[in-house]
Amino acid sequence: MYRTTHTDSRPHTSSLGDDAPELLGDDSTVRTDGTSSGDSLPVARRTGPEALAARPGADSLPPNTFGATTPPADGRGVARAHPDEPGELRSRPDGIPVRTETPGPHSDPRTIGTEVPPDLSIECPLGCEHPVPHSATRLSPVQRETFSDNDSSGGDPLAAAAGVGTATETAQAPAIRLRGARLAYGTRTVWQGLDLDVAPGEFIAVLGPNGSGKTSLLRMLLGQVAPSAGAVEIAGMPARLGNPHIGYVPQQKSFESGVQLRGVDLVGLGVDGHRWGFGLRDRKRRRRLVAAAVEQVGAAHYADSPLDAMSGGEQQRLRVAQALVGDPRVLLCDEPLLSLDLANQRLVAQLIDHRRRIHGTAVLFVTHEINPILPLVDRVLYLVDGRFRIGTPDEVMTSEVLSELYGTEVDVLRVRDRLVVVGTGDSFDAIGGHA
Ligand SMILES: Nc1ncnc2c1ncn2[C@@H]1O[C@H](COP(=O)(O)OP(=O)(O)OP(=O)(O)O)[C@@H](O)[C@H]1O
Repeated sequence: MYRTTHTDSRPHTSSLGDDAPELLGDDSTVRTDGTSSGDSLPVARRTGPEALAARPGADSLPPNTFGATTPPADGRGVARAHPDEPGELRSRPDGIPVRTETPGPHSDPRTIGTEVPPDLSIECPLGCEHPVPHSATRLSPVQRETFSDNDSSGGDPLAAAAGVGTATETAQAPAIRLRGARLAYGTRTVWQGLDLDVAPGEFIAVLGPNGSGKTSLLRMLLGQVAPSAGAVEIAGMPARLGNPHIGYVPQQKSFESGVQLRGVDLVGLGVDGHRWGFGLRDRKRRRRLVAAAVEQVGAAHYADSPLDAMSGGEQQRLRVAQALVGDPRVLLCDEPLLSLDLANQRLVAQLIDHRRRIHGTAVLFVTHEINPILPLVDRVLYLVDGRFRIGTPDEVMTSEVLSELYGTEVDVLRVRDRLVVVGTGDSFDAIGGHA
């Protein structure tokens, strides 16, 4: 008898250990040719820029909460200087906005007097109105595609204008890079031989049953767990504790009663990061950033309350604000939608999606429920009992692949825009969502 599987039960199969055959080798890691596996999932998926631009279902999401607008057809946006930046944006005779020569604290000296790219009407999620993305080296695939009309240097005019190298160089520098990574606790290997490159702006869903090592992967990237073998780099450096370029949304745990922390204090920790002692100017900036981040997650009306007086969903929105407020290059999310109602799930997913689109922040999103984020996902990393598979949802979320990973028969069905995973035993996890 078939049944929908969204229980938390663990697979019956045991860990394969060091000598386990790799179900998947290097060739399973990154397919960028845009082909679909041609199996039961009818929607063809593409990777890379096309995937972000033409993602099925993405249009069905409501307008984002930041009021991002589409650049005008002539490719020119409305230039607005950042309030902190004394340098002004002016039009050249040909109508192209340029910066004047006075740099501000936000400005990149390489962009002064240079052409400003055409997405200027897109607002920063943190409330500032950067005339360029926070870092020219962090263009998402969407941004690279947006700017490609003005291409004068290898497909990435912004990078060229900023003097930071060609699009090929910047686009190919991965936000996360694992080579032959192995996770073991004591003598027990959880997974091994993991190769993964995550591009700036890419959205990767990490799926798998309980105990398959999803959270541990995030902990490895955070520097909390050392790889037992292989190399792990994130945001351009080996994984280590205290990397300021990482935003982290931890697994939901309610704050204990008696925690004397307000919502704004929690978000403020994301700004403070690794610095101590603030001047007046920093304090003002901190206040502004915190207020903007709180506003963006729709928490302004309750963020001054103590955390222990908030619902789980209210707390979770503030955790997302805390993760984003530090302007991360990589966002690691551990089941961030847990305990949120549908409206809040959508809000949080949009916040994260907007972040990666506008700022090129790479996203690794651990979840048991792919459906709420299915339209946003570029690739899936699916871990099961020491085995794994990486590819687009169409490549991985198939009856064949999941049956192979789980070592038993699994059916993957598409019901409207949702995936439903149906199995024949108890050894499955919540992966397909509720039909
Ligand atoms: N510090 C530790 N010491 C020893 N074993 C650990 C440690 N942390 C995790 N494990 C084990 O490693 C395995 C992977 O744990 P992990 O939390 O990464 O799995 P997960 O896929 O995130 O699970 P879940 O879906 O339940 O959150 C589990 O069997 C867990 O018991």
